[in-house]
Amino acid sequence: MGGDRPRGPVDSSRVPRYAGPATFARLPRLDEVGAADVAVVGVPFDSGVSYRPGARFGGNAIREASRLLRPYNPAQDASPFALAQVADAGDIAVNPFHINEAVETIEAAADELLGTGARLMTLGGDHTIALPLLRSVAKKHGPVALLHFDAHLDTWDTYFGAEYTHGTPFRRAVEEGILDTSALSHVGTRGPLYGKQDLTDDEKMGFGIVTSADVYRRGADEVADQLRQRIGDRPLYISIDIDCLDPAHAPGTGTPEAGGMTSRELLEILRGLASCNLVSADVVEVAPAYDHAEITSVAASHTAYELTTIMSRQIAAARGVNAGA
Ligand SMILES: N=C(N)NCCCC(=O)O
Ligand SMILES: [Zn+2]
Ligand SMILES: [Zn+2]
Repeated sequence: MGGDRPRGPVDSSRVPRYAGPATFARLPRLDEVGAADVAVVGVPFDSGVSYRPGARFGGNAIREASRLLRPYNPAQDASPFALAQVADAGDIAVNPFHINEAVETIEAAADELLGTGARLMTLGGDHTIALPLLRSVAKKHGPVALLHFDAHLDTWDTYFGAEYTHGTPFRRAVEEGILDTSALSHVGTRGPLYGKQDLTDDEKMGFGIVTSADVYRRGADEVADQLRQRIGDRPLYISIDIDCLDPAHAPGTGTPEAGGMTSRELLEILRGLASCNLVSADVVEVAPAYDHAEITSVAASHTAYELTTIMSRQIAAARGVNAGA
């Protein structure tokens, strides 16, 4: 930052990529570089789940799986870690026994990082964490456009009377007025619901739905074009529940649903959104205990790589640096 060249990842041709502690993409820690344009941060929290637990371990599993990422991203013709300082900010220490306190802690930690001027790339945790992250982003940017990749709507009201769960963050966010309701989309939606009313309620909140079957039928490029038009130049938050992918592409998750997108479709849609004003993003619901051969965490690490590339290119473009560096 500040005129200096960004410090990039450890050189895997000199230090074996499987050696040493895992940071995202082998990038420096935030405390090693002082400040970052994109802060990658883990949120080890899964006390909001309705089925299988384990997403508290997602962030570190994604970091481990990200050891194989290389510094040049040909799909976006960019070297994301040379264009901007991306650094691993470690984990937010959240209370696993008290959801309301955890939500407050996440919001405060996000406020602090966003306050330094960084954009956030959050790894791990269950979907509950999207609410405090959106609260924090909206304090900075006003109500944001939301692109939500998920098998589920996550606009349900309560579970067991609880307001903050992984099935309810986006209803809370709409109620709180922190989303721009003219640009809300779910992508990858599928699977059984509690009733038709789930869809009616969701539509009333302003969401449009691109089901996983729509992605299959229409193709990633057309879907990305349509989403880009809906989003325009609004500040955009992308929330990716890894269960948007088919269980074949992401078995390591808590509430798997058959008939999902491929990892290729997800990555291609994201690349098609490279011109959007992406202010922060999360990748949630990676539960490594159900994973095999790192299938899920590799998919999640590549997903976070595309998202950080989008952010880095935009930061560089705003500084007048050619993105194809
Ligand atoms: N956000 C995720 N992954 N799942 C929500 C599922 C809510 C339910 O059990 O009905
Ligand atoms: Zn889900
Ligand atoms: Zn979800």
